[in-house]
Amino acid sequence: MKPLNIEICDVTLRDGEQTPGVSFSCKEKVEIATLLDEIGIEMIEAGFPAVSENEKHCVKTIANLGLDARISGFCRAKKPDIQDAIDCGVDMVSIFIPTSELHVRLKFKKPREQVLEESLEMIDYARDHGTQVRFAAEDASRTDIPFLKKVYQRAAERGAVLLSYADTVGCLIPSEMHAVMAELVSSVDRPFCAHCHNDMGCAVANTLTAAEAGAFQLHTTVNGIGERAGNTSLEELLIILWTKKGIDRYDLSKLTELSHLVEKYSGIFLPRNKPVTGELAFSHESGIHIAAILDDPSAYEYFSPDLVGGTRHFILGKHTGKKALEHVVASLGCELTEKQICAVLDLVKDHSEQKCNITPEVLRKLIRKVKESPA
Ligand SMILES: CC(=O)SCCNC(=O)CCNC(=O)[C@H](O)C(C)(C)COP(=O)(O)OP(=O)(O)OC[C@H]1O[C@@H](n2cnc3c(N)ncnc32)[C@H](O)[C@@H]1OP(=O)(O)O
Ligand SMILES: O=C(O)CCC(=O)C(=O)O
Repeated sequence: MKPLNIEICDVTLRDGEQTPGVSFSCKEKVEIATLLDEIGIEMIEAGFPAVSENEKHCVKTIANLGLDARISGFCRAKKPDIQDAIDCGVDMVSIFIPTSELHVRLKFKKPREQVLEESLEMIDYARDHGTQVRFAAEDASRTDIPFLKKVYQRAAERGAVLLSYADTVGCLIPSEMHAVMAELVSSVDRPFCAHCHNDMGCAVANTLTAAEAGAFQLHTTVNGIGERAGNTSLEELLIILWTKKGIDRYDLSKLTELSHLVEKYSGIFLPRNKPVTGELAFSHESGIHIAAILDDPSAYEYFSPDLVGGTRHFILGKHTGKKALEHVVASLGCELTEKQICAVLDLVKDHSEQKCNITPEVLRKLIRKVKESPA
């Protein structure tokens, strides 16, 4: 398979922050941007400057951090929005327009052609002020292809350096994404961005497929936060790029720290079994699994927790086996006979079946009980 030519644009600080109820402080945005930069993310969408004075201040602060990542500001196709972003000193403005009949009808009381013409003038405006332009088609996935091609062709002619295809309502499945992205990439000579939402749970798969079809810039958010069901999860996409595509230039060891930071600052709690960074991502209870993992973790872990800065946990419960229990008991510094191990194991299973968590304290109590009982 052809190696992928891609870069990541993380939009946690813009689309991620559009998650209902989420608002990052400037300090929080700076911390998140700094970690994204340390991981090696090539572009960071720092915010939507026209939202508020505070937002402008945050975007400007991030643009002035001197990060390696290019910084972009999100804008409607309106001069004041673009001027706000330019005033922040961003490397690039991301100008978006809706392109589907539905969106244009709802938002503008004029024909699509006219909306497009007026928006193209905004590309000139930004470029005249020395700023690069990423031109985004909102609701592209529900836009008829002939009009969409015209939008991208015209934006490319006017000097947009990146063209964004947004699956705004997450309505695509991977085969559809592949077909449309391949067609766009072969008809317009400019790098494409894939911006996917997760309404049907396909955001990561669609983004990967878009890359396989030739998209260059892949949009992500940390923990997949974002409007409604969110966006493409950064940590899930990066692990796929590492394991399947040989892309090893990102520092994945910081992913768990970043994920937990965004969890804390967003207040959007991770599902315990969230891939890559969830509490259970490297937790094992089944006796058969742990018995094998003690010899070689790759038996039940496709990638190591060390790779992503995570930790392996052995959980005791109903499904525990003798080898797992012996290992945990030894790690507590206790020594038990074979008979005592079997007795503790029975108690562990019994307690777990009564929905009691086997914490180290509980385990110590069970061990004491067995040791004190007459042989
Ligand atoms: C798919 C996406 O994620 S798009 C980004 C969505 N993000 C957000 O909306 C979050 C930030 N938004 C905000 O803070 C506010 O909505 C603001 C500051 C942008 C605008 O606020 P207001 O001026 O009060 O406008 P309001 O939100 O009520 O309506 C949106 C206006 O933007 C216009 N608009 C929407 N998209 C675009 C666009 N791409 N280009 C130009 N104008 C647009 C609408 O037509 C409407 O215009 P109108 O006020 O003349 O009717
Ligand atoms: O394509 C983009 O850059 C973003 C547009 C967007 O946020 C969306 O349509 O969901």
